[in-house]
Amino acid sequence: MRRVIAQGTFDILHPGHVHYLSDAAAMGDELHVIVARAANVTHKPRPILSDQQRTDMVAALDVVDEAHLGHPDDIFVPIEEIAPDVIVLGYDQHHEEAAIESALEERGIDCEVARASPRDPAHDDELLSSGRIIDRIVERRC
Ligand SMILES: Cc1cc2nc3c(=O)[nH]c(=O)nc-3n(C[C@H](O)[C@H](O)[C@H](O)COP(=O)(O)O)c2cc1C
Ligand SMILES: Nc1ncnc2c1ncn2[C@@H]1O[C@H](COP(=O)(O)OP(=O)(O)OP(=O)(O)O)[C@@H](O)[C@H]1O
Repeated sequence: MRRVIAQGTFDILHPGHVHYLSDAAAMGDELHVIVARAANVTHKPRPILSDQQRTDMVAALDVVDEAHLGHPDDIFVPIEEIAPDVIVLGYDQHHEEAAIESALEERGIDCEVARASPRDPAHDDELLSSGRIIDRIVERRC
């Protein structure tokens, strides 16, 4: 049984998220997703949807076995509980594979780090970014 971890904010789901999670699921047998707490999303605007709602929507996807709301201040706590064989980073996530690998090693966690592929738009008007979906809502409804 090869256990996989994927993670992210997942504010307003779109096909790019489904692509990432399907890619991650294909790297093992059981997919666990850690959903970032709003308080820890500091590199972009605060999510629109609550921690609980984002976790529930990710859990509802077929490719996902379990969705976990992330730890408030130590990202290694859920990783230790899940005990994954591989952590799959999103194609554009700012985290560095080597830095995560050495932090895992320091904690005695034996786990690979891989990166998922990107999804390109399948048609002209396919929006593959939560931020761009929100921008369009503001543009069209405000
Ligand atoms: C291996 C790993 C584990 C993570 N675990 C947590 C966690 O337990 N709690 C949390 O709030 N965020 C966690 N994060 C998410 C980060 O805090 C960050 O907000 C997230 O990478 C946002 O990604 P996005 O911009 O792609 O949505 C984790 C990230 C990584 C790479
Ligand atoms: N088009 C895409 N192709 C593949 N993976 C994607 C795509 N869009 C998002 N992801 C992945 O989904 C995960 C969660 O992404 P995130 O919640 O940051 O969504 P986002 O739409 O990229 O957000 P934002 O528009 O606010 O930057 C990340 O690992 C990211 O790499």
